Amino acid sequence: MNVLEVKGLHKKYGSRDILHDVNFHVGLHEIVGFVGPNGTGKSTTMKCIAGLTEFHQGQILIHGHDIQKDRIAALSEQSSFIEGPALYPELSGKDNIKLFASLRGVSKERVQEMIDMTKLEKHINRKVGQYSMGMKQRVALAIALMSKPKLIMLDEPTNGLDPSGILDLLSMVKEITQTEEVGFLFSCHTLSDVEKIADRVIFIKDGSMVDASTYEQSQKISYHVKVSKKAHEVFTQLGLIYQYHDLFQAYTVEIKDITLDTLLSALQDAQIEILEITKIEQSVETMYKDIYHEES
Ligand SMILES: Nc1ncnc2c1ncn2[C@@H]1O[C@H](COP(=O)(O)OP(=O)(O)OP(=O)(O)O)[C@@H](O)[C@H]1O
Repeated sequence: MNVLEVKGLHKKYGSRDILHDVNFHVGLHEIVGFVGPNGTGKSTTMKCIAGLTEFHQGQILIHGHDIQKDRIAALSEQSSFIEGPALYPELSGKDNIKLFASLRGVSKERVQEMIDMTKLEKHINRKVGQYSMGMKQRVALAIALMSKPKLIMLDEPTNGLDPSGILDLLSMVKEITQTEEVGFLFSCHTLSDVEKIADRVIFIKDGSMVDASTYEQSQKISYHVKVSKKAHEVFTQLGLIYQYHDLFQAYTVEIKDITLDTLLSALQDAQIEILEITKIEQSVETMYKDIYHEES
């Protein structure tokens, strides 16, 4: 079962349409990166899912519970930190965690398990006000996880972290996704961070989802093709953009208007044997630039 399903979500602030027809899902043990420029509606979508703001149309199911029909059951299956972790700076890391644990009826054993999992033991008795941003994020993660939610949402979790803090947090999220019964939705502006951990990336543009699969199909796809002899003529006749790499005796070919089958049979007709063919995956950054027509 998916831990989150968002179907046809519409949201207005006043008379202004902010989200129109937002659709996506997050699976169990899956990390979904939520990407889009400032103001496209990522935080608003997350706030709708976290029950922090109303929406006007659509359906949100958290681990199968409808947030409108079965609000308490749905919201108790999720945990989120949107716009930074809200912690008590005068309390120690441990007291912050214990405070939330007592409010949620979480056992001492689970509290200790969370401290171990987020590698906080060494600093746990220091005041949170003296923590680095990375340590605050880890406390927030421990709090988010303690009641065993099926869905965790992180809004810009790497903001304000130094490179090693980012790597620590990302590897922790990756590990947690494998060991706990949970799925993550996280928004992030740093595309290289998204690429490091996301199993899947979803794009939002002007309050609507970009259908990445349709988008990919409509775009050029590049293949790495190793052939038995030079095939410049075949590629030129088909009007393809190609590059020959002497070192590998192979081509990079972009295909847009013709199908791969057309290319393969043209090579066959020219009695050129295909020794190897692999699709070159588009990076998140390339897709981002193509979708938003701007620098990432
Ligand atoms: N409380 C509010 N009242 C009115 N408009 C709002 C409110 N919150 C957000 N908006 C507007 O909704 C749009 C989407 O904002 P949102 O914060 O969801 O974008 P975002 O993609 O998360 O951007 P960022 O990456 O900057 O956080 C923006 O135009 C914003 O100005």
